[in-house]
Amino acid sequence: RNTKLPPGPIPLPIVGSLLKLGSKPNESLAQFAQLYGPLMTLQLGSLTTLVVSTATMANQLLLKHDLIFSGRTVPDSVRVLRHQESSVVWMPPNPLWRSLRTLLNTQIMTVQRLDANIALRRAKVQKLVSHVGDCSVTQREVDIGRAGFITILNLISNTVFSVDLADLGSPAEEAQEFKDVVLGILEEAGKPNVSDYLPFLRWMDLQGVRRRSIGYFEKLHHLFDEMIDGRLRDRSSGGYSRRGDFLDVLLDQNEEKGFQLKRHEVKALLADIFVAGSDTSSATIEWAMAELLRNPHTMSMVRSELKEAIAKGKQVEESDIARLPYLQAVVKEALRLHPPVPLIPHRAESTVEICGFTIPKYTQVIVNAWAIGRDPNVWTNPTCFLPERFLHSKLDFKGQDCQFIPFGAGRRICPGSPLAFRMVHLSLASLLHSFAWKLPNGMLPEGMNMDDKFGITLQMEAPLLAVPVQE
Ligand code: HEM
Repeated sequence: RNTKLPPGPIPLPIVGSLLKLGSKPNESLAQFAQLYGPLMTLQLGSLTTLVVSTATMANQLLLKHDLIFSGRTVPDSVRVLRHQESSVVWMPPNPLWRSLRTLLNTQIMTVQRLDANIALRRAKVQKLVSHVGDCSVTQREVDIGRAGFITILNLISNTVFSVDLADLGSPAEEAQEFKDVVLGILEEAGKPNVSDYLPFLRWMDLQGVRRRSIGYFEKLHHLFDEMIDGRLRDRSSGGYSRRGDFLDVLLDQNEEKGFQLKRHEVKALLADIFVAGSDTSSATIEWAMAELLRNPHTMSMVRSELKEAIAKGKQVEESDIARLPYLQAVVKEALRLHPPVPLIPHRAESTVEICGFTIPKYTQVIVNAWAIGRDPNVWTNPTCFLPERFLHSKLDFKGQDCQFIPFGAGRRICPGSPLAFRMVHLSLASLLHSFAWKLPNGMLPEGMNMDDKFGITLQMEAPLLAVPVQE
């Protein structure tokens, strides 16, 4: 052990402290931090790992030493079909990564671009409302996570390709398959994988993670090839009317502006958008609904705000969100307590001195956003769901203050937050404005299972079922 590293548990031979992580590493790491401090070292197999557990330390790493800690340790599950070489999520901070980030920030996630397909997203949320309306007629339970995930996939696929790729009602086979492929990639990436901690065993792919992951990525690439080829054919035929979606922007960049993205780079970017954007956004909707069902007073507050701001029977619009401060506070509070990415992965790109410790180049870094959101030194009643705490606070999603970092902070901060903001608020507001909600089978709020299940995203352990009531 390098004595200049921050303190941490004494590692066992070979596996280090891997076995101590248990099934909820966010929680066990938070407990270790009580013993070893806000900056600690864990040996996970052969990976030396620095764990950051407070806002002050996160400020040091993600803001003050942003450039140094802007790398990622790449899991084996995404070392497939050269994905890691051109994925904006997993690439080191190299020139291609910088160009892709600039493209995302200046051409894709802009107000103007997102406004261009408001109507398509509106139609998808209307589909969700009518599906829930059908359930309300027969008092059928809605699986909020599933309905949210499918809706978000369609919101993203319409923003990117102007088509639906999933189906809420009776499943068209292709639509079903797309959903399963995205879920499959997330599941493989979320599994603890021996290949990541003991790289000398990587070639054996003992758990079959890489093999399955290749299958999922191949399907995704096949679908993206079809989309790109179809669009190129349309664009070269006379009378093409621009859709103005992300795919048009990406192809324009290459054709007109000389931004030479190769096809595998375009496909990696599309995969990133679907994989990074779907489960994160739908988990936020599900957790927010769960917290509202568990806190009936908060539910009535948010519904009253909606009733006052939007006439009965009128659909919620993206432009209404600015007039719904309580709804926005509900979403922030759900993200504080249940950050969809509980452990944010980074990597030191060079050796650096921090707080008297020496952190060697290529140390894996984990920022425990879950622990930071529940730090009792920063938040009063940290485990209570109290949206009011955000009502008169300047804290937002921009990562300027590491006290609240559901989207990360620094140069690797989530570039998709403008789209996530619209999708999450619009879907949640529509579910709440159109229906009252009750728990199934006379269940009481206190009886709800609010446990989480750790993975690359933090999901509810038991799917949230709720019965919509038309008012
Ligand atoms: C509620 C929804 C979302 C949450 C909570 C979320 C959270 C995050 C977090 C924590 C990171 C890592 C930041 C860091 O390393 O400091 C990230 C990165 C990323 N997110 Fe999101 N995200 C969401 C939605 C989206 C959406 C909708 C998209 C795309 C359409 C997206 C695309 C990305 C990409 C491409 C990265 C990698 C950026 C990089 O490494 O440079 N995310 N997100």
